[in-house]
Amino acid sequence: MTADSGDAPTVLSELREKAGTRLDPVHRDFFEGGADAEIALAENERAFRRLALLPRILRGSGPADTAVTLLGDRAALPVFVSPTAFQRLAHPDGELATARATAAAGTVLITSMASTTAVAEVTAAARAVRADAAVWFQLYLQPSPEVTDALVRRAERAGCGALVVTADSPVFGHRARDDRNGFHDLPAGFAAENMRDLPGAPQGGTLDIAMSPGLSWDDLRRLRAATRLPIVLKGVLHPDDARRAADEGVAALLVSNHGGRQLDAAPATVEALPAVVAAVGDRLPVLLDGGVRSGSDVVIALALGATAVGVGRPVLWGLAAEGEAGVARVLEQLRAEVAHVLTLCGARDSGDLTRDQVVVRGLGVAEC
Ligand SMILES: Cc1cc2nc3c(=O)[nH]c(=O)nc-3n(C[C@H](O)[C@H](O)[C@H](O)COP(=O)(O)O)c2cc1C
Ligand SMILES: CCCCCCC(=O)C(=O)O
Repeated sequence: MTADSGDAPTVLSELREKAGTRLDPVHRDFFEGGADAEIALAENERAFRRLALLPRILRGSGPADTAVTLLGDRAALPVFVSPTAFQRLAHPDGELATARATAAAGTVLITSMASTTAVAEVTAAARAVRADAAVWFQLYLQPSPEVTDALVRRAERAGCGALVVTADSPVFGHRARDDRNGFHDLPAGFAAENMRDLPGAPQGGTLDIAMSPGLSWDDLRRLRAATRLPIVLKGVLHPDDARRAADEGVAALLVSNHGGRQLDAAPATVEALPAVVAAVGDRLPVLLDGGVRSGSDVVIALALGATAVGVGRPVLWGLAAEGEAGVARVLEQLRAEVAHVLTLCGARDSGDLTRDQVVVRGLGVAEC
């Protein structure tokens, strides 16, 4: 036994291991991998481990309440599902399994534009479980406004409650594992289903997802004018961009480095969070994803001012290991851990947490 390792197995790490035995190694690399030297990927997790929670005592807080409200949607836990592409490569039920498990857990699903199941099927699967299940649509703004508009109409018709615009991908990140494996396209029998029958797509086929360094705030403004759906901006790390986004009328921000898959020199998201919260936390909800692997990670982010946090890979581990039941296990484990950690911190809910409760390990109790 190594009392000081901090690497004792957890439900999530066991699901990760099981997923590793079930996945095609090429697809496992796609799901697990990051950009370049995978520094940002590793740092997202490590940065949480460098932080500690200072509990408060004797507050009579009673049982924890993990529920939060996200853009008017009630989430039973302050953890949502971040968008991840190509889920049918993880499990035959793919996005449908994730949608059912997320709806059953009572939280928000952000479904990827690059999903292997059409968004209307994803929302239908979620709503079959819970009539008011919240599904938001992740969107890469396309260089062609007609294509973007068609995707937006598709998400609106499917009943999505928000558009999550990913802004950290002016170009696709360099993924060394995928390069080594020659993995650059979906295998035969799978398609990015939301890209079917769009303007310019081949008859009955799909359009490639484009990433464009030409996109600007003008494109975001154009999108806002073209939809009534609230817009969440994903991939915000700089406080000035956070202020600009708030000025542009964005409904929420998602502090994210794309799970370390885009700019490898990007900071760990929990390290970027405090400056973004300081810049705009009094104006709009600030969300975070990247490296969240435990209830303690969630509570640290909440104490630093996040309204809720997203998980990407943990959901893929659950999905690949055990399908819908595995995703359900991941979300239930995180809910239970958040409740437990809140209670241990003397907090009934996230509103009871304060920033001074997060300290840097090894520096005494100086605030981070
Ligand atoms: C396999 C994989 C696919 C992803 N696909 C998308 C995507 O289609 N759109 C997007 O905005 N982000 C995508 N992301 C990034 C996630 O939304 C999220 O930011 C990231 O996974 C969070 O980090 P975590 O995996 O450490 O929880 C993807 C991440 C992974 C691992
Ligand atoms: C050009 C293909 C787009 C797939 C996007 C998936 C994604 O965001 C990822 O990180 O992978």
